[in-house]
Amino acid sequence: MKIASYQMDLTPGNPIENRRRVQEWVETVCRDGEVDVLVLPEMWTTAYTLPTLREIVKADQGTTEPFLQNLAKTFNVNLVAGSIAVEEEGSIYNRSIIMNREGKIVHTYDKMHLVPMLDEHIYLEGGKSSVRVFELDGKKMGVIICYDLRFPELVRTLALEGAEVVFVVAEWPEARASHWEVLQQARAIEDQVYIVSCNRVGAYNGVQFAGRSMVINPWGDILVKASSTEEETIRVDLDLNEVQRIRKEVPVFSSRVPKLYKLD
Ligand SMILES: O=C(O)CCC(=O)C(=O)O
Repeated sequence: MKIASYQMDLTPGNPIENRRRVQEWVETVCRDGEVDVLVLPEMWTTAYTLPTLREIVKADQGTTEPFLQNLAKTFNVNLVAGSIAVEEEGSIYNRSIIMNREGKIVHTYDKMHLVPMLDEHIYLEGGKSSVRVFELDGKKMGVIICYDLRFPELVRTLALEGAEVVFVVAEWPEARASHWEVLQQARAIEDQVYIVSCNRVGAYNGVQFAGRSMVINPWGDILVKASSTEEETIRVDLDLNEVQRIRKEVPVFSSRVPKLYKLD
């Protein structure tokens, strides 16, 4: 499965400009070689312009989905289209959109964990549904958004549902870059899945973002890591047979004793 992930900088509060840049990137990446899945970062149309997000979303609502549909169909490519802010019944959600080659939305996920460090609860509503797997080209996968990475239950849920690849779309800050790296490796090792992440670079509102988008194999090895500051495209060809091979070698899933786990 050939994947390209776009570690991009964002123009805050300017969906038109960010879409233009994504369009340009998709044209380049698809021209430069075969690709099955394209990945974008968190909140890539607006960036984290939280205080003015409602107005921006109001003016822009409904434009990104047809834009993505056109890309998916024109380039015959699946999209893990990062996440975008959407308004529903007066609330703003941070929503990940997954689209197949036919331009059909096969999955959406609203970020369930709001970030206290960013006062997200003032501006956003947390998603109400659990994570679920989706299929692209017949392969099971999952997606989580940024802060979700800190909650091991999500990737475990996805792995138990059969996900072999989990995408992490993010705007993770440089200040906690060490957590970003270690937690991704931990999720890959404990759930024996590929982790493919897409973080932004650049700075906004005094926050420097960490970049370091990665691909980690189900053994926990970092196969590719982008730089901490530059826009970059990560390209990999994943061998999904590795997932079952590693699960046989270290059979974590058959060793589980869930009835002894004291979870809520
Ligand atoms: O968990 C963190 O340290 C960063 C989370 C974050 O910035 C986000 O979810 O947007």
